[in-house]
Amino acid sequence: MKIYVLGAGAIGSLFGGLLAEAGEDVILIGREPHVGAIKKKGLIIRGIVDTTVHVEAMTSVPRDRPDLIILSTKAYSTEEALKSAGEIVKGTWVLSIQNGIGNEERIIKFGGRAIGGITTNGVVMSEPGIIEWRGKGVTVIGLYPQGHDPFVEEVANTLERAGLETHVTENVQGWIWSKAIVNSAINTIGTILEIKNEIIMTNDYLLSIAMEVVKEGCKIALQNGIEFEVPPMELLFQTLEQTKENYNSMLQDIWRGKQTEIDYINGKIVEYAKAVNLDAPMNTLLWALVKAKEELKGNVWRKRK
Ligand SMILES: NC(=O)C1=CN([C@@H]2O[C@H](COP(=O)(O)OP(=O)(O)OC[C@H]3O[C@@H](n4cnc5c(N)ncnc54)[C@H](OP(=O)(O)O)[C@@H]3O)[C@@H](O)[C@H]2O)C=CC1
Ligand SMILES: CC(C)(CO)C(=O)C(=O)O
Repeated sequence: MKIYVLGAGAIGSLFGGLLAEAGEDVILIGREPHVGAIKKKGLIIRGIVDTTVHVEAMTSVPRDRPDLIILSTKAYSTEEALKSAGEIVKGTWVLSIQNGIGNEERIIKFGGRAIGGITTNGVVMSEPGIIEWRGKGVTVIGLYPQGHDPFVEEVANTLERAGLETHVTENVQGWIWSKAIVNSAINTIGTILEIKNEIIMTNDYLLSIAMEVVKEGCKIALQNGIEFEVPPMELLFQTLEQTKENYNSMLQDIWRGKQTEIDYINGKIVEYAKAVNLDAPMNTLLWALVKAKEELKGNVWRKRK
């Protein structure tokens, strides 16, 4: 299968690298100096596997049409990335493995055939050209927003052959919302307090806040016609248990002085609440606190003793 990975950072390079190693015709599309390092020495994957993959990498999107585009930018870069791909998106299958709500709508807006996805794999880029696959998770994909298509099965089988455990669902929208609701609680609380996920599970005040945030998100989703395959509350406890040692990705973005995906997680939940005349006080507050933290960029005077 001819595959372009659009936004080959941490997670995109893992997917693209493993697919290339399994014999698929892959091009990673990313930024310098990562692309240059891959061209020079290959893509080095460490952790769950230890391998060097010689895979094509470039900084702009080729003009010939692939069978599949895997979209793996941060959610705030989706629009610009799809724009940069231009005409080749039209009529082409595009699989999003991003977090947040709204990526698939934008694929459809640009004329792509959207496959939604969520993945619980954990990857970081330690240096240009080197990624660390720290958590072996699962990926769930499906025709967006619902339904079935034989091509989605083919993509899932291709990912499986590459060593990425993948399941197909007929309700991918439900999965995307479940994950976003869980992230709306864990990522914000973890970011505001700068704590590991474990503390949210073991501190009664924080756990009860997290549960209220999840309840608020569920109510908004249900009013918007979203049906869950896995109830977000169940996913909250499962995720906290499985990612105890993690500092969540939003907090890591703040520590690196980068933009976060808050507008596409809590921000979208607030937007969907407004659409059905509901209030979202907890999501609104958490959204604003993270926005403030983003703006301050850690530049806060701490009181000295
Ligand atoms: N890392 C992980 O373990 C997981 C990540 N996710 C989700 O996957 C998505 C990607 O995360 P992650 O891989 O960590 O993020 P990264 O920032 O590591 O990767 C995204 C890459 O895409 C690049 N990019 C953005 N726009 C373009 C463009 N137009 N053309 C080429 N490259 C572009 C970015 O460059 P620049 O920085 O210059 O914008 C960056 O290098 C997020 O939504 C995240 O929440 C989901 C599950 C696990
Ligand atoms: C599951 C969790 C909360 C793991 O930390 C995550 O998805 C993230 O950090 O963005």
